[in-house]
Amino acid sequence: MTPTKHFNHLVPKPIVWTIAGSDSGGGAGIQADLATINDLGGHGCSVITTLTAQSSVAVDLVEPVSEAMLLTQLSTLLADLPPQAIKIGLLADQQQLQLLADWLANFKTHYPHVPVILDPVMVASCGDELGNRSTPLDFSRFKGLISLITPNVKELARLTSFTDAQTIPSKMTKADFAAAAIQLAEQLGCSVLAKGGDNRFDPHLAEDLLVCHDVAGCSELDSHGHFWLVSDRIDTVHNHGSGCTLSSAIASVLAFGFVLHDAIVVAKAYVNQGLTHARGLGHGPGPLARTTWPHSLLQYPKIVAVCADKQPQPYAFKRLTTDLGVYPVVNNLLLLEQLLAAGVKTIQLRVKSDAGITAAELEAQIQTAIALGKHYDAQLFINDHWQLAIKHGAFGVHLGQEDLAMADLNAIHGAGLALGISSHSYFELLRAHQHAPSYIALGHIFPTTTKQMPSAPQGLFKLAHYVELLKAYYPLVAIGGIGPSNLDQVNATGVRNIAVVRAITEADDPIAALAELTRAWEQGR
Ligand SMILES: Cc1ncc(COP(=O)(O)OP(=O)(O)O)c(N)n1
Ligand SMILES: Cc1ncsc1CCOP(=O)(O)O
Ligand SMILES: [Mg+2]
Repeated sequence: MTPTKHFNHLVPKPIVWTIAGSDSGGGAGIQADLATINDLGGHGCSVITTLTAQSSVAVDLVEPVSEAMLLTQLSTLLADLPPQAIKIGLLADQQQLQLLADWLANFKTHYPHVPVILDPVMVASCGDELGNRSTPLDFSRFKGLISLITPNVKELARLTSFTDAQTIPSKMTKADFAAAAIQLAEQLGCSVLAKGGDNRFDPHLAEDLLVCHDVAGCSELDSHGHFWLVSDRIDTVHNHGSGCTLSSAIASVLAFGFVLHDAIVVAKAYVNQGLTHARGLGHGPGPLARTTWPHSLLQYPKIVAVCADKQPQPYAFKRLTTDLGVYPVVNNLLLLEQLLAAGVKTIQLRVKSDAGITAAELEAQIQTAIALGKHYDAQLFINDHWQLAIKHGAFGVHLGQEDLAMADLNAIHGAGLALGISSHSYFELLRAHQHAPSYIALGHIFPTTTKQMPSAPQGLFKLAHYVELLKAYYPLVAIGGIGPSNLDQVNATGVRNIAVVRAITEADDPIAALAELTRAWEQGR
C-alpha cells in the first residue's frame, strides 16, 4: 500500500459515536467501529447496546445492556463529547430500538445537522442471528431521524415487501434489488445504500446501489440520484465486520464535513482496502485489515447513474504537456487579449448565456477569442459553449458536471479539443475521472462571489485529499476565492495549478496582478 498522508492538522479531530453491540472476537461491532474511526482520523466514543459472546465461527450468547445503562451512556457522552456524526449498529430488541428512537428525536431537536447512519444488523458473518428475532425489528421508528440506512440484501428483503429473507435474496434480480431499495428510501424517508456484496448479479463485481433522498450540500442532479457503485469483487472469505466497518467509515467521513456521496465512496474504498489486505484470524471469516484513509484511486468504486442514457466514452481527451500554473478565467475580449499579450499560455473565456448579448454577438466573441488564442500560441478554453468551440477550432472546452449531461463528448473528442471538467466533491471527481479529461478543476475552495454555488466551500483539508487521490493521473486546478492572501496555503496542498477570476479582473492593474500571482505561485512550489 502507498504510504499514508495525513492532513489532520488542517481540521479539528471530529467526534464520532458508535451505538452498537460488542463483538468479543474483535472483528465486528463496537470494536470494528472504533478501529475504523481511529484509522480515518476521528475520535470514537461508544454506546454499547448489547454484549455478544462471539468468535469468527459462532455467536454463543447475546445480552442487551439495561435501559439505564443505555441511556446513561448517551447522556454522559452528550454532556462532554457531543458527536459530529453517529453510527447505529446492533440493537437487541424492539424495546431498545424504541428507547433509542425517543432519545434521538430529542437529540435531533438540539443537533439537527448531525448525521445518523443506521446499519440494520441482523445476522453475523458466520450466519448466526444476532438477537432474539422471532419478529423482525420495526425500524420505522427512525423515520425522519436518520440520514442513511445500509442494509445488505437479506436485511433489505426483510425490511421491505420482499419478506422471505431466507429464499428471496438469492432469487432477487437486480431490478428487484433496486425496487426494494427505492421502497425502503420512501418508507424511512432517508437515503439507502443497499449492499449487493452477497448478491452476485455479476460474479466478478460487487455492486451496491445508492438511492439518494434529499441529500444536502450537492448539486440538484445528485441530491435525488440513484447510482450503482461498482467495484471488482475482492476474492476473500475474511469479511467479518465489513458492514460495521462500512457504516462507521461513512459516519467518520461525514464527521469531517464531507457530503454523503463522498462519505460513501471513501468508506467503500476503505472497506476495499481492508478486504484486500485481510488475513484470517480464527477458524471462520477473519476481520478486515486495519488501514488508513484511502488515497489509491484503484480502491474507489466506479459510479454508474441508474438513469444515464449515455455511458462514459472509452477514450481519453487530449493530454496537456505543461502545467497550467496560474490560469485566468475572464469574460471579455479586451482583458483576454491583454493577458495573452503579456504572455499567458493557458486562459479561459467564460461568457455565460445570460450575459445579455445576442447569440450572434456571443459567437463573434468566441470566434475572435479563438483567433487570438491561436495568434498568441496559447491554450484557450471556452467555457460551456462546446458547439461554438468545436465550430471555430478552440484548443479546449471547460464543462461543469451538469454541462456534461448535455454535451456531446464524442463530438468534442472527435474534433480534437481538450476537455476540462469541474468537480466539487470526491463523487464528482470520480465521475470526472470516468471521462478521462485533460484536466480536473477542484472547487470552490474558498467562498466566492463570482458564482452562486450549491455546495459549501471545500477548504484546504478536502483539497489536499482530492489532490492526493488524483495528482498522479491529471493536471489538477484549484478554483474559487484564490488570491494573494491564501496562495501559500493552497500551494501547500500540492495542487500545481490555480484558476482565478476576481484576483485578476478586480485588480487595479490585472497584468501586474497576474505577474505577481505567478511569481508567488512559482516561488511556493
Ligand atoms: C477552471 C474552471 N473551473 C471551474 C469552472 C466552473 O465551471 P462550471 O461548474 O460549469 O460553472 P460555470 O463556469 O459554467 O458557471 C470553470 N469555468 N473553470
Ligand atoms: C466559476 C467558478 N467555479 C467554481 S468557483 C468559480 C469562480 C471563481 O471565481 P473567483 O476566483 O473570483 O473566486
Ligand atoms: Mg458550465
